[in-house]
Amino acid sequence: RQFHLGMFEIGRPLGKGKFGRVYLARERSSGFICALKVLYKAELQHGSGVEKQVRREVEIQSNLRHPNILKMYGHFHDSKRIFLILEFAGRGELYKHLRKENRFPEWKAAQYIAQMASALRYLHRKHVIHRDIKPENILVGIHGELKISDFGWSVHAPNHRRTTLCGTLDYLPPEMVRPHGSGNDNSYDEKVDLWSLGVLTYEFLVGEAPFEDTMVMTHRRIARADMTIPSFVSPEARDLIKKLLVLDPAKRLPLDAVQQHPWIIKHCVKGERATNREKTKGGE
Ligand SMILES: COc1cccc(-c2nc(Nc3cc(C)[nH]n3)cc3ccccc23)c1
Repeated sequence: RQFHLGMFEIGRPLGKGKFGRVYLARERSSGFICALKVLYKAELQHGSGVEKQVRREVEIQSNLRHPNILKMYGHFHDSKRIFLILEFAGRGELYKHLRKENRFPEWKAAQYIAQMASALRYLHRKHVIHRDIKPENILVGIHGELKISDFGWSVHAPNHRRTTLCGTLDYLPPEMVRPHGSGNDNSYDEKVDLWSLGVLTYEFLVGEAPFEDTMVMTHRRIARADMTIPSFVSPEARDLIKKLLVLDPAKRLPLDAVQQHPWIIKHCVKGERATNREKTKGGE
């Protein structure tokens, strides 16, 4: 389907991402509400990693369909700008909610992690690694559901990274922070997202990332999986974090086991106790 700017009424700016601005928009003929992400070509240095990242973001995200992955309906460009037509998530950025609440109660964190595990299972079945799972890249839908956004760093597995990383190291697994050729071919696969899921679980429950420190120390602590889990974290949640933050990618808890983990079941199997309650109440 061909899109162009005239098809849209541009609403209020929602905010600025790393490379562009995001506006609320309405498609004129249908009245459909979406979010329009505008990237200036001038800002995407030619031949740099960024241009390739945008191309990959469009190619990957356009073909994904999952309730916890932000949909990309299409894209178009004019002489100066690239426009991405994205699903509108009504409650905005997850990290703002996390900062405001400081940390999430265990039932909310468990439901969020269950949704992320479901989205990652979908991505991994399509051999897509996200590589950048962190609160800043997750939006919240109008019904409180999570939506993974920003596929700028996602790639097809397995992968050998060439573009240098910038921004926070907090979420990167050991196999991605280890220097080149240190006894490994620094290639990696989907299991990097399992590590990031562990970091996300920790950050939801504690309010800060497990290896947060100076750049040098973060590097070292990640490489040693050196973290402490505060005593207020429940034993079940602690168990899941420790089974995801494992140095050896092959030993990380796979996503189907994450979804069956006691901590997830305890908080997510909808209304199991409620239905029991119904039954006992009815049965009294
Ligand atoms: C830096 O702040 C930014 C940046 C980009 C978007 C928002 C934002 N986004 C959305 N929803 C979105 C965004 C996209 C691509 N789809 N749905 C909703 C919001 C609500 C309140 C404040 C802010 C919001 C903020």
